[in-house]
Amino acid sequence: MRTRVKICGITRVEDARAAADAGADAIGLVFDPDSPRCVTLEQALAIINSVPPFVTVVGLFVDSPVERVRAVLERARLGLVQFHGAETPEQCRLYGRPYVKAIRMRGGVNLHAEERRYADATGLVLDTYVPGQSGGSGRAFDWGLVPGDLHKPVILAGGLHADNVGDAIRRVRPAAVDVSSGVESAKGIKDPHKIAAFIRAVREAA
Ligand SMILES: O=C(O)c1ccccc1N[C@@H]1O[C@H](COP(=O)(O)O)[C@@H](O)[C@H]1O
Repeated sequence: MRTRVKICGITRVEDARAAADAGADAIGLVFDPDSPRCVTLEQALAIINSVPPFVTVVGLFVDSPVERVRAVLERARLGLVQFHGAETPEQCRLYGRPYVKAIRMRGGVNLHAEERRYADATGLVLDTYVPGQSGGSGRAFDWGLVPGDLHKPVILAGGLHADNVGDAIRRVRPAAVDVSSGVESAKGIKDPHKIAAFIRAVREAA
């Protein structure tokens, strides 16, 4: 099956367009106030309105208060919610929306247990554990930590870029890849050439 691509941490309409034009399946909007890529609701609405049909807009939250998540979901047309903190399965399903759950990868993580725990998640986002950082670190983890017999779709993240994503896909065989830092010229500012090169590398990986 074709590996899907999500370009995360979009803060500008032109970057959303560049991602869609290059063939991204999804773009991500970060609603975590601690992230340099955090968008306001107004920014989010402008970006969402610029995205063509059939490109999924994913809203990313990190241990956000319920009222904040609800306020965003009420106004913003999001196709999927990404919980990137320590949210429990009960917290993830509070909103009745399809969601993916991030798992911070390091030695000892039991992904079989995690996929049982988040049984109703659409997929697991595997991102690098970096102390003091929730995500978007630009750092890769040891892909050998991902067992080949998971039942849930894996969305591989963490330090991916055009030069390593092909190898990552061949090693892990994820359903999708998720990138933020690796397609940027500065935090929150995407580089259209890097986006295009990344998506090309994904398509060429076999
Ligand atoms: O992008 C962010 O700023 C961010 C902030 C808080 C949690 C997650 C965040 N991004 C996600 O992190 C991974 C890896 O990103 P990177 O390619 O290593 O920069 C990815 O899932 C982003 O969606």
